[in-house]
Amino acid sequence: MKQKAQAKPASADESQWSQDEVDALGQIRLSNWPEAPPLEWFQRTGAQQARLTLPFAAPATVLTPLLEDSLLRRYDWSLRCDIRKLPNSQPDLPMIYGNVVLVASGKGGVGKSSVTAQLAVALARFGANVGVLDADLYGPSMPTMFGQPEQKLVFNEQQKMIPHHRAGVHVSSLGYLSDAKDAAIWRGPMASAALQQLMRDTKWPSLDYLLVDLPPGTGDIQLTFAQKLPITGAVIVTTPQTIALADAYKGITMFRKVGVPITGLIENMSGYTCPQCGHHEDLFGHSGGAEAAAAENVPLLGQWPLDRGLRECLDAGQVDAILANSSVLSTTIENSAARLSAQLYLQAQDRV
Ligand SMILES: Nc1ncnc2c1ncn2[C@@H]1O[C@H](COP(=O)(O)OP(=O)(O)OP(=O)(O)O)[C@@H](O)[C@H]1O
Repeated sequence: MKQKAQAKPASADESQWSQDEVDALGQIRLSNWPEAPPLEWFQRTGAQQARLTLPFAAPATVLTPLLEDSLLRRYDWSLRCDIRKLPNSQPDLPMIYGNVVLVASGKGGVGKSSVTAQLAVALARFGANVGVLDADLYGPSMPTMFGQPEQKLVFNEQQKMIPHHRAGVHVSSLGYLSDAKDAAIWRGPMASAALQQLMRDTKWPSLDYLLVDLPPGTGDIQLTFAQKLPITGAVIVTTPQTIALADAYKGITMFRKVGVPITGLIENMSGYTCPQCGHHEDLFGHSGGAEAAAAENVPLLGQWPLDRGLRECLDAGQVDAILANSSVLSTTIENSAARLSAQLYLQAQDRV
């Protein structure tokens, strides 16, 4: 991206940067952005005020390099996220879902639903409008994680389902429909049709991001979903374990075949540190996901440890409890969400 210099002498009007400030802004590097940010992302909004406007969701900590710069820290900086709707795999369909991100795993039980829920809450905490479509028809777990397992969806007059709103996230799930128990016996085309219908027949509010928790595997259901719906990117979740990695590779290959960009990979259950004695154990191996990401040239969005608190909160329906308190795990999750949104935007630049 080109830097459009908008410099004036130091005493010029309050909407302009001085040449020294332009030079300083050119040296700034934002977390999760690989190059010098375009100058138009920085605005002066008053004598002492300045703003960073990003086209993707980000936490306030993204301002840190500006607050630490010897020249630029004289401004009172604020952050605005003006989240762009990015090109997707179905340019002919209306852009009604925001940026749709498939969360997939080749193997079951690696924490795909947990990761989806935590990323969604983190993006919502950054100020984005976020939806989750729980398409995991063999084990829809969002109703439990979001704490509303018994609450059914309400239909509006147009027979559209109104998603539940919890922890800042709009959630639709087969688990909220009364016949959800039947879902486990759906196969092939019937399952694909049901999932597409769930996505289309939910009355989503205006969304910036819609995260889709896919069923595990790389079969017809996942393929049809990727081909028929407007997808912006995909996240692969795996453990570092060899058998999970083999399936993660299959997922990467599948999405590449149908032209869905892989936005990143999350290595989950990446080691356990005993909170009592501090002993660390790599229960499922060490850094297998990170190595797979490097081998496939896929961005590594994070390595999340096994954490008893995370499991307990999700089982208890307290999906936002981990992110509500500052901890190593909450920072790890926030970093992954910030990397995901920045990476989605960066990838889309290659397609415009
Ligand atoms: N990092 C973690 N630390 C501790 N527990 C975790 C972690 N990630 C997931 N879990 C737990 O592991 C179990 C499986 O997680 P989850 O349901 O998210 O996996 P999944 O890949 O979506 O499974 P499925 O194949 O059924 O779709 C859950 O009980 C969840 O709370």
